[in-house]
Amino acid sequence: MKGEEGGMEEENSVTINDLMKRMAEFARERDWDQFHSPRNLLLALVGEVGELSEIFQWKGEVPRGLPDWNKDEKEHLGEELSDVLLYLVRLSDICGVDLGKAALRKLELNARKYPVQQCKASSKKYTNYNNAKLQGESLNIGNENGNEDAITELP
Ligand SMILES: Nc1ccn([C@H]2C[C@H](O)[C@@H](COP(=O)(O)OP(=O)(O)OP(=O)(O)O)O2)c(=O)n1
Repeated sequence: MKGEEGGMEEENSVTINDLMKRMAEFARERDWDQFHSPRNLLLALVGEVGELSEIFQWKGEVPRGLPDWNKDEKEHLGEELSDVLLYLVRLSDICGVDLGKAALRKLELNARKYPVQQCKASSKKYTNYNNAKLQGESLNIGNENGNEDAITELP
């Protein structure tokens, strides 16, 4: 079924866990676990982000849904998006991070950092809001290490 934003919403859709298992199997079968270290996977991920960027390079802004792209171009895009996703999933797994859980938690943090009434129709960063500093402090967002680890209220 086509989603409102042009995305796909299918029953029995692929889960992050499915992809994680498939990548683990792919590596194990090839005796590639030895190469799938955090640093190697991160570099591979960045490389694939570069390949993805290349697809859009010099094209200028393109309309949502890419109506002018042909089948081959869209297929190529799907491949590069998949490479990024697969390396991201694998990197998370190898680092012992539950990516699905982490992403849900981050969505919750984002929602609290960007209250609808303050940011509706504005793309400004949260630091531009009047009480942004207070919000950051109460959430412990951006601690001295520049990360958000200190947030304790969320699972
Ligand atoms: N050591 C590796 C090498 C590849 N892959 C998997 C994950 C990616 O989905 C894909 C990447 O393969 P390539 O390095 O051949 O890159 P591309 O598919 O982008 O090919 P090309 O660089 O020719 O565009 O294969 C992997 O898991 N571990």
